[in-house]
Amino acid sequence: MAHIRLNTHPSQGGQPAPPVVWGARDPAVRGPVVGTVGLSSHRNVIGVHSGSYGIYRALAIAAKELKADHRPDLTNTSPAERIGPFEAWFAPKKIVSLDPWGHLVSEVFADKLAAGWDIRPTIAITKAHVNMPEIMEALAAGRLKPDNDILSGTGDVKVTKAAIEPVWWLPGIAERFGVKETDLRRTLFEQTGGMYTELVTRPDLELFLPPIGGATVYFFGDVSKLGKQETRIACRLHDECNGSDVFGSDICTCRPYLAHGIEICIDMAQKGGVGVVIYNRKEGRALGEVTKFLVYNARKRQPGGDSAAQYFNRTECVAGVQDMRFQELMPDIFHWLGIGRIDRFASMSNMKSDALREQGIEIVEQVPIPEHLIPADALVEMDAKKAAGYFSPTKPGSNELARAKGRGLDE
Ligand SMILES: Nc1nc2c(ncn2[C@@H]2O[C@H](COP(=O)(O)OP(=O)(O)OP(=O)(O)O)[C@@H](O)[C@H]2O)c(=O)[nH]1
Ligand SMILES: [Zn+2]
Repeated sequence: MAHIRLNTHPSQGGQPAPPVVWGARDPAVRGPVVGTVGLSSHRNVIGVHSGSYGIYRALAIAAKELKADHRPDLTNTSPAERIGPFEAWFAPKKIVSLDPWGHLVSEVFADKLAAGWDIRPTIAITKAHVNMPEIMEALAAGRLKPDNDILSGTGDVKVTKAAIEPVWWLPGIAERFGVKETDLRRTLFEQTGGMYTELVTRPDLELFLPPIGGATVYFFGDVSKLGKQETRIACRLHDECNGSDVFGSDICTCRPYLAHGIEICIDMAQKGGVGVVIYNRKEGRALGEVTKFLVYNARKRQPGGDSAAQYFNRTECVAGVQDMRFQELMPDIFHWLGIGRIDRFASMSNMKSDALREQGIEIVEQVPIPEHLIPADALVEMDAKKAAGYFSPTKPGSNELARAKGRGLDE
């Protein structure tokens, strides 16, 4: 077997890829993010592409199903819609967790690709039709009307969608959280079991491709209107909840709120604006689904039953914190899209609205989930969230919070 290549020192191996100048206006100066390992020295990041799927790639190579030197053929893969560049791309501290040029690498780094550099897109943009029973219900109830362009009479909705992988600029990430970059690097190194040595040995490498999930953005309406001050924007900012989003579990409001968000996005697009649904892979408030299911059991088995008063407390008992979503990073996607104002925002989360306002993004109207869409077993969650500071016209009293409203485990 060949000797093991370590990336612990810049001078090991051949010519390194030049460092990325984060936020530079000219893409030729900014330079591409090179996170491939085929030419092990010719890199300028810590980690590899594809987020958590980088591990499957390694597995495929170990299992001899994928050649280690496979290069993607990028013919015809360019974005189905153009996004940017927008002014926020050139303010380095505004976008710290994704590469704003990630969808345009074949275009702006064509010369380097032709010269043999192994550069991968970190964003892909395509088009599709989607169809959801909730949109059919909105049509049947007359809340939405077909326009034979965005929404058909059979409930087909035309969308553009973008898949985004995380690219972290460590100096900016540290500053966003108010921690020292050296402390951030050391903690990332230690808490991943020493997975990325360069975090501590290569302070010259400022970019990290973390092994985490990214985001998908669904656009409704004319994407070319983004970045214009006059364009009205509707938005649902959603964090993954597989149990509800896909399987219709009734313990939370996730899918109903997502569907309501899509409804207001279609409505906005039909009125000449743009609807934007952002779906972040942050299952179980980024605590993961195992933790979430442990918490469900703890909630439903506690003496006195499943009540709002104990809702966040039970999560904290298991996970140590109530939430790890770090909404501080989420506004980056809005900067990437040139959105400075959200006219209709389908979310009651004060953590989301605070993080957006902190980044200078105005929220004109916050749209709560309509009462009739709240599933029975999710009343616990709704009361707990309202009591914790979520946006709501009414706050539940202490009697309401103490009352067990959720089902027991065997009901
Ligand atoms: N750990 C844990 N996660 C949960 C629980 N219920 C929902 N989630 C997760 O929380 C996230 C959704 O957050 P919610 O609290 O429903 O709402 P929000 O996103 O904060 O606010 P809204 O925008 O108003 O919906 C998703 O990632 C869900 O998987 C729970 O009981 N425990
Ligand atoms: Zn949920």
